[in-house]
Amino acid sequence: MSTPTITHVRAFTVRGGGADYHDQDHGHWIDDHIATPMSKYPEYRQSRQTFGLNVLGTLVVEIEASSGEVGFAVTTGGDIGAWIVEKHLARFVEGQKVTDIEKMWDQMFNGSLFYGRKGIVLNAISGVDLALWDLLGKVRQEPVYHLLGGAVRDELQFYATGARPDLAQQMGFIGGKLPLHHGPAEGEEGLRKNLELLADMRQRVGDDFWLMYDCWMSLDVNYATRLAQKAQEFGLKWIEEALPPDDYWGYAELRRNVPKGMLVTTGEHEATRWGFRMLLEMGCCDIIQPDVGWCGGITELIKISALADAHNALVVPHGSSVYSYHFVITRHNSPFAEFLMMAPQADKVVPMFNPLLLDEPVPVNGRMKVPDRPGFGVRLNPDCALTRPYSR
Ligand SMILES: C[C@H](O)[C@H](O)[C@@H](O)[C@@H](O)C(=O)O
Ligand SMILES: [Mg+2]
Repeated sequence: MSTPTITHVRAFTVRGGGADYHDQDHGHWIDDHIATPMSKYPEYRQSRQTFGLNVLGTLVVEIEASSGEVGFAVTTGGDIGAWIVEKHLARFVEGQKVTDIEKMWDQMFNGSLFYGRKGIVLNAISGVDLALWDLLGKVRQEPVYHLLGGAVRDELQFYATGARPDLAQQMGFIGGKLPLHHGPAEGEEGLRKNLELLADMRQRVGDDFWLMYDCWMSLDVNYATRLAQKAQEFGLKWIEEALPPDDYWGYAELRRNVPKGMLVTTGEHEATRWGFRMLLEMGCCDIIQPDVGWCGGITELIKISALADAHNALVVPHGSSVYSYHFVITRHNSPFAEFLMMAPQADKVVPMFNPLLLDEPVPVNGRMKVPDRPGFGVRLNPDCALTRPYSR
């Protein structure tokens, strides 16, 4: 039987949640005075949407095979991502065999190297790559995790990211990651508030439940060091993305500074095996957290994960719904996964990319068996209006 070839690549955009999960209505915990590199400007301190965190929107990539199957994937990227896919990357995919994912990835990456390397171009490449894996799974009638070598454990276990670790504990999650609300620009009072929140949550959850802080690139080495040292009293398990992604030197210093036993994590805004090689070889962190929709897709995450394994580092992908679930279940050095609590008050479990994906699995009691449906096992919600801004 001949191998199907790719006949069409199509790129769409959609607004309102979905893969651009920061694109939420007013009043959501994920946009409530969270510290960022923009917090030094008071006008941008209350809401990340004010400086455009949700400016991109969701990119939907659809890839159709000569045999009729259609693979798709969603990531953060919007119109810019759609342009890159339709005007540039599609030429490396249309006409190729559905199996030749490695070659297509290499051509997409090297063909865009003169303006890509990281950022939105890697988001677009990731979107195409994930759609290719979804398509291959549908052609082969296998879930993606089978194509990656199969499960190494029966089910996934999750920590929850959100404003209510106390509620996450009651829902069966293994830990709760809080967003940091105050950065250096808010001085000692802000630091005190950060510690007061952690102390309150520790008092609510008891001594054994993991508590972490996600600092979303907002700090400097001194502030992060002081926060970590003071947070040890409240059993902070890890301090996440304390510094801007390119400050490899700062992360290496922070990792030397934090109390013994406290973990340093980062990587959600890093991309490709080369970016993660820098983090690993410079001793920047204990856990890398690539987002599979931003780092280069599954094809690149396989390489990143092997590199991390050789460095005895854990790989806990940044929350990216089914795209990380199908990977994490297949890797020994990915013992747990992230679940972003997308309910506005973080008080109930709703699908991470809500409302965009039908059949999107969610943890029950903090655990999940990855569904055996072909590809990534999800469908686009027909009620979500797609726009194809650069149709060919
Ligand atoms: C909660 C954090 O501020 C981000 O919004 C979150 O998307 C990311 O950093 C994470 O690790 O989930
Ligand atoms: Mg994070």
